[in-house]
This record gives sequence, structure tokens and C-alpha cells, in this order.
Amino acid sequence: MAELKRDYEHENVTIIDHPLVARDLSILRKKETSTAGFRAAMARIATILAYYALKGLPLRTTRIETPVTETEGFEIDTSIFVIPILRAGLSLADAIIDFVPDAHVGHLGMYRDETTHKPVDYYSNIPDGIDQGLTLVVDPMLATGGSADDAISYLKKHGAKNILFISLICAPEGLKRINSTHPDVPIITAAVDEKLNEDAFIVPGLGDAGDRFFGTA
Ligand SMILES: O=P(O)(O)OC[C@H]1O[C@H](OP(=O)(O)OP(=O)(O)O)[C@H](O)[C@@H]1O
Ligand SMILES: O=c1cc[nH]c(=O)[nH]1
Ligand SMILES: [Mg+2]
Repeated sequence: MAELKRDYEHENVTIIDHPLVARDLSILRKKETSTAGFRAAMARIATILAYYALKGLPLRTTRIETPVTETEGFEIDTSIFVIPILRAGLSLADAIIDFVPDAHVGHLGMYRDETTHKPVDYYSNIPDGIDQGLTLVVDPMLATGGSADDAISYLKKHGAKNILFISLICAPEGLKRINSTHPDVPIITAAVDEKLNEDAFIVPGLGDAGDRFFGTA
């Protein structure tokens, strides 16, 4: 089975096609899944998303010594910036930090207004040097795309150039928006769902990712 699928309806989108992702996505979607079960499935799937998102990392060679001889080794040749969109984005951040323990982590606090469905900013902390590395923006849900659009624009204003967006579930509406406002930003995701409902929730989706991950519903 192929592991990576192109989404031919939307530019720049890679969908991870893997049996463990399909299984864990179903656990996350099921309404009866407990907070503990939700967190565990999210952690597993976040690791797989991080693995694929980091596949194109630039490397530099270095000389290393094994107990037997000197040989060639490799180091990551870029700074990595991880930017979770609070709150739900925190659920995807640790998996990347586990792989890249010296990653710089910035935070963007945003919530969607329940009536307008537009994002409201409440916090930002962007690390210095973001203009010189790879920036991974993480948020499990791309619905209307308003939050991701604002977050990416804000990061670009702070100099970020090489940006990747990692999401768990995308709505076609959000993908269309990010593809048109930020055609330079590739998106890695586990699923492209059917549509948004009248409350701008993703259908079938998984409900409110932040509430389910933090046990606040
Ligand atoms: O694409 P959009 O239409 O902008 O919707 C997606 C946003 O909504 C959710 O956050 P939410 O507002 O629920 O905040 P939370 O993470 O604190 O729960 C989600 O985590 C995204 O940030
Ligand atoms: O379906 C959705 C849409 C926005 N935010 C979520 O957490 N879920
Ligand atoms: Mg939420």
C-alpha cells in the first residue's frame, strides 16, 4: 500500500496513507473515546505525521568515530521552529520535539469566535531567528482555514520563509483557502474530510480537538 497520497484536488497537500494512521484516526473520531484514549492515539499519529513532515530535512556530513574506525556521520543542517496554534496545536508539538530536541518552540494563541467563526488572537511568542530555519506550524484541525491563514501570515511578517503546515484533519474549504493565500506552504495531513457544517465544524471530523485533548468538554 502506498504511504503517501497526493491530493489532486488541492495543491501542495500530502495525505499520509498508513494503516496505523487509519486505525488511530478512527479512535480519535469515535465519540465514546476517553480523554486518555484520545491523547494516546493523538501522540501515536503525531509521531507518524512528524516523521513524514521531517522527511525532507537537509543534512550536513560530519566525521565521527565509532569504537572501530572513523566514518561519515550526519547532522541536521537547519534550525527547526515548531509553532503550535494554541490550544489544540500542542497535541502535535511534542512528537516533533522528540525527534528534534533542540527545536525552538513558539506559541500562537488563537480561538475561533463561536458566531463569526473567525480567529481571535490572544497570545504570541515567536523565537528569534525564525527567518533562518524551517518553521513547522502545527494544528490538528484545518476547518475554514482562518486560524492557519492568520498564523502563517503573522509568521511571514516575522520573517519565516520556509514554512510547513502539519494538520490531522483538513476540510476542503480550509485547504482551498491556504492553497490560495499561501501557495508556498506545503500541508501534511492524515485526512481530507467531506465538508464543514453550519457551525464550521469539520464533517465527519472529530468534534472540538482542543476540548477532547484537554478534557474540557
Ligand atoms: O480553520 P478554522 O476555521 O480557523 O478552525 C480551526 C481552529 O479551530 C480550533 O481551535 P479552537 O478555536 O477550537 O481553539 P482551541 O484549540 O483552544 O480549542 C483548531 O484547533 C484550529 O485552531
Ligand atoms: O471541526 C472542528 C473545527 C474547528 N476546530 C475543531 O476543533 N474542530
Ligand atoms: Mg477548540
